[in-house]
Amino acid sequence: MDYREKHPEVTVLDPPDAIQHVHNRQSMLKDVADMNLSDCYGKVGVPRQLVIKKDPSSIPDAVSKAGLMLPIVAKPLVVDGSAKSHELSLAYDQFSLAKLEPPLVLQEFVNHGGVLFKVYIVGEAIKVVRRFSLPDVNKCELLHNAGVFHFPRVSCAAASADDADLDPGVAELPPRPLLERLARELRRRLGLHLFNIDIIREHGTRDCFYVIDINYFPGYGKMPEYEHIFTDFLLSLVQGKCKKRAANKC
Ligand SMILES: Nc1ncnc2c1ncn2[C@@H]1O[C@H](COP(=O)(O)OP(=O)(O)OP(=O)(O)O)[C@@H](O)[C@H]1O
Ligand SMILES: [Mg+2]
Repeated sequence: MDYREKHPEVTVLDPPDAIQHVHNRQSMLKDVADMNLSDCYGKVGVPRQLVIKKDPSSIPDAVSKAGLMLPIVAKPLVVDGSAKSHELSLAYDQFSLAKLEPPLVLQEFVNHGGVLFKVYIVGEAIKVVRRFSLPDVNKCELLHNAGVFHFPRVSCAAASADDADLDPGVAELPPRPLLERLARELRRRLGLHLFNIDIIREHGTRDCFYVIDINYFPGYGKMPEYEHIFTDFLLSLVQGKCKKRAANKC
């Protein structure tokens, strides 16, 4: 804030406090939940979730009180760029939940056919790619498995699924108008221009989507045509600034 006031000539693309907001997995999805996006193209929500700040022994009770269904994904509450903050756990039974290490966000695992959509946003531009993701957990597996399984950063190992031979119902990209509306609303609510959204389609549905993650300034190298998109974005900022200056002189 101080810097901005002292240097009005500098363009601040995305303010630090808005970036901080998406470093916490509780606040990052709040805007998606508040938005309650539902139209003729589909519905976008967030998985049911619970925040546990401390005391792992309280988790089994807290989960059953909140009515969260197993299996449950546990994610570190704060994303700080470290490998540890991207380590996930999948808990198959209620009692193993007491082995987790808070502070955490616990989320219902949503079956999505093992495919996830990464939506890259650069200002008004949107690009979507398919990535392989965690496979579905069926009822039989849930009955016969117990314990907590730990995963290192899943997205680093995940391959592109853009050219894979997939079930069309799983592979079909989310409808463009729905993504445009989601991106526009999120840009406004988060006050950010450069981020991506991880979105999954509930398996067996056509139009029921969940946002599971929002990342600030993701690895844009994996975004198709990012060179042109970035250049256009930066040019549009300069042009916007010139227009403003010209208007102020009048
Ligand atoms: N609620 C959920 N239901 C089903 N799968 C999930 C859920 N949450 C996470 N996953 C799976 O775990 C992966 C990693 O989750 P998430 O993106 O929240 O973690 P992350 O550490 O922030 O990842 P990234 O490396 O993308 O920053 C997802 O790509 C997806 O495969
Ligand atoms: Mg992710």
